[in-house]
Amino acid sequence: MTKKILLLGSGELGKEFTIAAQRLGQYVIACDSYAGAPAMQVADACEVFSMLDGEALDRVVEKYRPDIIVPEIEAIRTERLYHLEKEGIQVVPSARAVNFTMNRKAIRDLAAKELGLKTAKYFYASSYEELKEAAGKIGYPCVIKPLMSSSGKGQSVAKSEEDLKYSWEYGCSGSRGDIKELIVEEFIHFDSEITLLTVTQKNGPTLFCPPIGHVQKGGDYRESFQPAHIAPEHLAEAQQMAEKVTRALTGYGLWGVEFFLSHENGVYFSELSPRPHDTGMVTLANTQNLNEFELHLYAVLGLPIPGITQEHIGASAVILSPVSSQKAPQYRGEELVCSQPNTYLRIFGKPATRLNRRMGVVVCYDKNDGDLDALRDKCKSLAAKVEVY
Ligand SMILES: Nc1ncnc2c1ncn2[C@@H]1O[C@H](COP(=O)(O)OP(=O)(O)OP(=O)(O)O)[C@@H](O)[C@H]1O
Ligand SMILES: NCC(=O)N[C@@H]1O[C@H](COP(=O)([O-])[O-])[C@@H](O)[C@H]1O
Ligand SMILES: [Mg+2]
Repeated sequence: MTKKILLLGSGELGKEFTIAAQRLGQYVIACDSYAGAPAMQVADACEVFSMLDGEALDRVVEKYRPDIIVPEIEAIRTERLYHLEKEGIQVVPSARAVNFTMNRKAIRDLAAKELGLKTAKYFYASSYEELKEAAGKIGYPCVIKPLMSSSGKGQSVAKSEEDLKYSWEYGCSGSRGDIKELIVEEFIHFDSEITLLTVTQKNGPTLFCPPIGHVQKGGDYRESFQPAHIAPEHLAEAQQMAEKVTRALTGYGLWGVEFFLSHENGVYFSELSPRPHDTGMVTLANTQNLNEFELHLYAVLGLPIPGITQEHIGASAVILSPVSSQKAPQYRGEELVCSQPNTYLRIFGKPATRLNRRMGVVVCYDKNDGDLDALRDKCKSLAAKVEVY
């Protein structure tokens, strides 16, 4: 049956979700704060407005009367979703999940205090004085982030008290909306970090994808690979935590649950996205029978998922803009990437650049017994050859 899906946020993740939805004959209205966003290029209809404006959101809902609302970013007037859900619109995965995960305080307190999951030690600070006190208690280095932000915006590592002035200013300036409150976290010296893509279903058990390893810089993802080779007991622990937190948040869909792994201290829960994850773009490399966008769609529509199987090993590496311009970006190096076997280039089609804005991704795959380290190197070196200007 065709459903009307209102997609709130139309970046690269929304574009792939929309493509998956179109392939199953669904009707997608893509929304974002700027025209020509990636998902708008492949959707049935689009709307440009600030999704932080509750009244504007209500107007768009009234205009289209969607069956399903699929949030794609965190910057949404999420409280409105509760009443839309009460009115009978399916909010993905649930209004509760979207509200808890848009603010680090809500999700961290739920995970650490209510569910008892192991996390980095943390405190909140709503003034520079409180930040100094919190950092003093946690010790250095410590990680400082706005309560509302994503992709590392406003995030810094303070190595000593001298860095706190900068962390306070940078954190407040990178915060979404006007809240001036930061989280201060113990710095975890992890050996690796993973995203565990987790699928909750209406009529079926919770499913897990093979774990995805990734490397971040400045709080933003640079490369990912699948499967990450981790100790079986760490995987089992991460799966239990993912099951617990997604069950507490309620709803159906695919989630990106993030963990830090340490040989010495085990598994730490970090945070989660109630939607496809940027590091999960590696699943565009035919690593699984269904990629993360298809899995999200199946779970949202309540379609049966015939299990998740690993078909190939894969790697992804991002293409960032070295410039900032309102001009339509141009690209060089496509021929080289496209000439490689088992490789795809995905240019998102964003209409303008910012310094370090993610503009595309290269994904590569190999047979299951292939060399994952060599594949990661190949993928990174190809992505580095794509020039944005
Ligand atoms: N307490 C910590 N100790 C060590 N490293 C950390 C800590 N918190 C965050 N990081 C590093 O910064 C990265 C980004 O942090 P986090 O996921 O909290 O930010 P984000 O802005 O929500 O990112 P995204 O929205 O892309 O998931 C982590 O993946 C990790 O590499
Ligand atoms: N870590 C979250 C993430 O990767 N989100 C993805 O980035 C887009 C925003 O990109 P932009 O800032 O370049 O517009 C979002 O719309 C989503 O697709
Ligand atoms: Mg993260």
